[in-house]
Amino acid sequence: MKIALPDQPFRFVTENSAECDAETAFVLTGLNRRYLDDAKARGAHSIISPADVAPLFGLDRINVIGITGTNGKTTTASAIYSILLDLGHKAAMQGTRGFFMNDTVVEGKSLTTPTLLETYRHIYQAVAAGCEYFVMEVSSHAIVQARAEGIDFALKILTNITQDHLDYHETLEEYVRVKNSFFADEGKKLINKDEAKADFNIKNAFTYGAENPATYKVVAYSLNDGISAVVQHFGKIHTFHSPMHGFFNVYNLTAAVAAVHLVTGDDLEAVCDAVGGFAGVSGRMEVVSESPLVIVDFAHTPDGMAQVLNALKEKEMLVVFGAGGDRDRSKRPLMGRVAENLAKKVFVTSDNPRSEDPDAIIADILGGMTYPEKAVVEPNRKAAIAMALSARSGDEVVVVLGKGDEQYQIIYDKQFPFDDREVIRSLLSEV
Ligand SMILES: CC(=O)N[C@H]1[C@@H](OP(=O)(O)OP(=O)(O)OC[C@H]2O[C@@H](n3ccc(=O)[nH]c3=O)[C@H](O)[C@@H]2O)O[C@H](CO)[C@@H](O)[C@@H]1O[C@H](C)C(=O)N[C@@H](C)C(=O)N[C@H](CCC(=O)O)C(=O)O
Ligand SMILES: Nc1ncnc2c1ncn2[C@@H]1O[C@H](COP(=O)(O)OP(=O)(O)OP(=O)(O)O)[C@@H](O)[C@H]1O
Ligand SMILES: N[C@H](CCC[C@H](N)C(=O)O)C(=O)O
Ligand SMILES: [Mg+2]
Repeated sequence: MKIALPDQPFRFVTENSAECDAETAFVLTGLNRRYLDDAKARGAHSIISPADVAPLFGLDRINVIGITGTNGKTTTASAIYSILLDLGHKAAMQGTRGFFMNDTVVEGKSLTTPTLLETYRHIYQAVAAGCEYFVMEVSSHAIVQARAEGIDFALKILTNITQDHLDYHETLEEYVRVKNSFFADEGKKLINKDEAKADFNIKNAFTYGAENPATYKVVAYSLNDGISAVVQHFGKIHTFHSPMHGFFNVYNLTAAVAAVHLVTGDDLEAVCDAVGGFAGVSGRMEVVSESPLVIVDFAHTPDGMAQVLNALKEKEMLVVFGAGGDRDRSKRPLMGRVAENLAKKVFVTSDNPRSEDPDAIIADILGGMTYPEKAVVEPNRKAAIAMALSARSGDEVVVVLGKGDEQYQIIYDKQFPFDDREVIRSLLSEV
């Protein structure tokens, strides 16, 4: 993508050598270095670095908050964005669900962290719209591929490190190393102190947590009727309330409170008061039907599934889930085991099979179960959801995991309209 920039010796910048010409400068990144000769051969106006172009996009005129971690990035980013807007700040947010500015959707879903120049372009738009803050999710792929190069973060946040994406990073050790490498510099950072795998530069480090001593420490909480949490900060006590559910959201919300407090310097009491206005993210712990109780959640990792199912463990659960194709194979048996251990009945189905055989993905999931014969196997996701809904009785809850607010099912390279929430609503209306 060529981006026009006014008042420069060149007219455009690009990160793709194929787009280079006499009026287009090539921004040399960690990812496109191998195309440098191609850019020169095509007569690129000049070769420039991300640091050279960052000020041209206004990166030095906005506070960028970057969030990484296996789970909770979108939720924490959305909570920060919501609290900032509630407190009267102008803010933008970029992540798995798209690009948002001052409460409007500017662009829909793309990558969790887009390419370097796409992020720069979003920041440029945010600066032009008068935003003081730009909240962005930083995936592990983005860290390896330096998609956030040249950004001087006002704050970096670590939610947690469990297992995902080993198809890309190959070993858990490497994945953990990549996540932690984001926190090796001396910049301001906010770390989940209860994450034992966190390893960070202690300079300018702030922490949050519920179990270990932390700068923002949850000293008491209640999960009855939403979340209430008491946070201790330098000896003072502050309380927030939220309509959200699940202990894991105590972490996401505490991180958001601490982050907003750290970047704005606003009164912590006012920050806590603004938490209640955040209702949560579409497709995460979303109650699709109250009676019967049916919940949709985006859990697509072993830990995500454990967190969600533990949050609902007062109830007997019928759990419908699969695992994405062309993604970490080694998480599949672990997901099978989590479901088997926590659910009353498990329905194993397809998620986004992509180029893989759905039966083979299901076999990987069943491979982690002690009693695979007890699971219901139905590769057709709609049929599996229907089976769970008709098998449900009494107070049991149906929990449909993995796709959250996704609106498509990806089979090979085609996207077929599929929204778990709509499927559930239509099945319930047929009864
Ligand atoms: C595995 C992976 O992450 N691949 C990403 C990677 O692809 P690649 O290395 O094959 O790219 P490439 O075509 O060689 O291009 C690399 C660079 O060289 C440049 N180029 C390319 C060709 C050329 O002739 N000249 C040239 O200069 C390109 O403009 C680009 O800047 O770089 C591309 C450009 O930045 C990404 O679009 C692509 O993401 C693919 C589409 C993808 O599906 N990525 C997923 C797995 C991903 O990134 N997911 C994460 C995590 C999700 C989460 O857990 O939330 C995400 O952030 O979304
Ligand atoms: N703090 C947390 N710890 C563990 N699991 C969590 C946490 N927050 C959310 N989850 C689980 O992970 C799922 C995804 O949450 P969210 O979208 O916020 O994460 P994410 O890190 O942005 O994921 P992705 O990398 O896929 O974009 C939720 O639906 C929930 O099941
Ligand atoms: N950001 C995650 C989302 C996974 C969602 C799940 N439905 C799947 O397709 O595996 C990924 O791309 O790995
Ligand atoms: Mg996300």
